[in-house]
Amino acid sequence: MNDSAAVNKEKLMERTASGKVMLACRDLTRIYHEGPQDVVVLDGLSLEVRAGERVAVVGSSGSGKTTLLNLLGGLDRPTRGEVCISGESLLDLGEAALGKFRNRHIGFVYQFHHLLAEFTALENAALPLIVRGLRKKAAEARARELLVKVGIEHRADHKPGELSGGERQRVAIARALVTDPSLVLMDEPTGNLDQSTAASILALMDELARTTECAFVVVTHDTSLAAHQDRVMKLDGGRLTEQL
Ligand SMILES: Nc1ncnc2c1ncn2[C@@H]1O[C@H](COP(=O)(O)OP(=O)(O)OP(=O)(O)O)[C@@H](O)[C@H]1O
Repeated sequence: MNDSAAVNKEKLMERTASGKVMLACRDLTRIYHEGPQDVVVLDGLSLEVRAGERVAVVGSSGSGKTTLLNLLGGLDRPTRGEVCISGESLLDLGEAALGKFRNRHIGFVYQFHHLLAEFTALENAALPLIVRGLRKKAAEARARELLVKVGIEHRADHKPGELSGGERQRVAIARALVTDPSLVLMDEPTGNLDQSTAASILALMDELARTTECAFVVVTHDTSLAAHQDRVMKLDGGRLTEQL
């Protein structure tokens, strides 16, 4: 790392350690080398998200939204650039430390929920707390509260295979929120939900942003979901621009 990159990283770590800025990334670049041609998906992108702020990321199919979420959550590493969350540079962390960091600070809602088929909805929602070392009873009590909030408590004892797409989505949202994360990354969180369930998820996000200062980065094609966030950023040509 050259001197100016090191200074840049120190600054980002300081900014996100203050508690006001939850997430900061600079010069984020991701080039895929897998095919016959290099594909530059993100090209020097920067973003800051404050505590309690909700940011929508929109963009055409293939513009790199999922790639961006994966980098912000430390599920993938950038070709170049920095991602800092809560005073920590994700690129400094090895796999085990990164896993711990994610469990402590970040909630994920993926497009394909990744629920464990052999576990019930309640057990799935409680899993991040079990991983953190909480006893089953305490973890499940907290998970049940979240299932109530997302309106799926009546299916607590059902396994994912016995749930509809929208019901699985809600379990995934409960699982993402169960650890009281400081940052939640969502990929099309309301994609499978009817209007009234989607509205209740939006209300829950509002409540959390207000009461816990949790920050959200929400990737979506849903214009009403995007309009509901504090800021809408469009991903195009590998960079973000604010939509006014
Ligand atoms: N592992 C990979 N190897 C090579 N190219 C990839 C890889 N993953 C993604 N891409 C390419 O990167 C680009 C961005 O993909 P990404 O999934 O981030 O887009 P997206 O905006 O989330 O799309 P969608 O809205 O359709 O989900 C696409 O052109 C895709 O083909």
